Order: sequence, then structure tokens, then C-alpha cells
Amino acid sequence: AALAASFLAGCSSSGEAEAQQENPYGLIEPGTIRVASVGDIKPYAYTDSNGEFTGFDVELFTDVAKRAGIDDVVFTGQDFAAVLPGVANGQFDVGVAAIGITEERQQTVDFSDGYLAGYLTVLTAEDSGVESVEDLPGQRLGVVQGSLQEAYAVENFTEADLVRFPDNNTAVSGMNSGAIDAHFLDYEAAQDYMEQYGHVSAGDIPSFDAPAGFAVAKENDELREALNEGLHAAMEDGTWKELYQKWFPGSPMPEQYLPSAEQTGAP
Ligand SMILES: NC(=O)CC[C@H](NC[C@@]1(O)OC[C@@H](O)[C@@H](O)[C@@H]1O)C(=O)O
Repeated sequence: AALAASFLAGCSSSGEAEAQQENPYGLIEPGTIRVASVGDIKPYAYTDSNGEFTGFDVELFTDVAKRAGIDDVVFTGQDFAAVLPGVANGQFDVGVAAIGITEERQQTVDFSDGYLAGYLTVLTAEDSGVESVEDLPGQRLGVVQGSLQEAYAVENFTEADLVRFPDNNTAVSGMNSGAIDAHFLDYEAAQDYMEQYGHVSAGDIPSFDAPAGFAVAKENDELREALNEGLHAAMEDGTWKELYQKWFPGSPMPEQYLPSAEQTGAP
């Protein structure tokens, strides 16, 4: 009670203190978290046949929000390139879409701690002639606008003809119709298209230095810290591991997100 009293006394007006108490995370709509996501990066974040958002990132975030005391989470699908601007300009409270944490992105938004470190995959059709990334020069390579894959390809696949798409589905449709020769996307999403269309990987590039994080508006430290607390609790009690095994069965599991008792510290 003393702490609360001093906290309330600290605010300039009781109204502000009241507001602060009701909306401790500075949410657009107190009690609801508005999330900018994307609808087609299965199995990270996607809309199922009922139009419901689901996937590893979606279920992990929903669990973390619940631990922070917010049960009402509303997901809205955007083009990937619109997610961070939507969070930065206050249209959404959080961005959740396998968004890699990078210095450049931290110019416009803040991130929770990382929750998923994996690979970027060059996906191609069985007989495309693109056997590995060495074959990319002169080939048409799809990338999602604003993705790490776009930045990586601009930097490293300088002789490929880059074709920018709003999302993976459009890009893979383009590949299936022969408009492009390969598409550069996230490993688990690539696995899904391989199962669906019999496509293959022409190369997997580690992206461990840019683990996915939840994007929040700069300065909203209360929200970011509450998400971090929930995230680490979900890792420590094995929820993260359970969701990883559900959504990425058979994929190598990064150790740093497992309960500390299960971390061997092996390199
Ligand atoms: N929604 C998307 O298409 C996201 C594409 C891309 N994801 C990269 C990443 O965050 O995906 C999950 C993990 O593998 C991370 O290591 C990786 O950087 C990006 O952040 O640009």
C-alpha cells in the first residue's frame, strides 16, 4: 500500500495515476493488445481455414500476453513491410511475424528479447537449375519487401535479379508460374512450401544474429518489460519448448530458449 501510495503521489494528477493504473502498458485500447502480423508465413504466423490467426509466433505471443495479464489479443494481417511502420506510428501495440531483431529495425521500434533463432532458405523448384546459391547469378530471385532476405540478397546475391513481393504466397505463386527462378524466405515457411509443392532448398543461411523478437513502439518500456517477463517465464516452464515441438517437429531446437535445467551449455 505504501508503494502504491508513493506511486500515486508521484503522479502529477490523480486522473493520470488512475489512467496509468488502468492502462499500465500504454495500450491503444486498455485491456486489448492490437497485434500487426502477416497472414501467410506458416507455421510462424498465418490464418487457418477459419480465418483464425495461429502458428508458433501467434501461440507464443498469446501465451506471453496472458502472463502479462492481457487475455484479449487481436491479430491483424498486413504486408510484412507494413508491420513495423504500423507499430512505430501507434496503429498497433506489437508486431509479431518472425521479425528478426536488427540494429536498423531498432531505429524505428524496440524489441522484446529474442525467441527464435533459425535459418533463411533459398527455395526453388526441383528442376529449376538453381542447385545452390552459386547458381543464383543471372537468375530471378524473389524476396519479401522489407525482409532480412531482401537486405541479405542485396548485399550478397549481387548478380541475381531481385524481384520484390508483398508476401510469400505471391512470390511462390510467381515461382510456380515461372516468373521467378527461386524465392528467399524463412526456413520453416520454406519447409511448408516443399511439402505443398515438392520444391527443394538451394541453401540454408543461418540468421542466429537476428533472432525473432516482438516489436513494440519505442519508449514503451512497460509493455516491452512485461512481454520479456512473460517470455522468459514461458521458456523456463517449458511452454516455449512445447510450442517449438508442436510447430517445428524434427527441426533442430536452439538450446538458449529451453528451461535452464535443460541447458547443457554445449557449444
Ligand atoms: N515475416 C517474414 O517474412 C519475416 C522474414 C524474416 N525472418 C527472419 C527470422 O526472424 O526468422 C525467424 C528466425 O529464423 C530468425 O533467426 C530470422 O532472423 C525477417 O525478419 O525479415
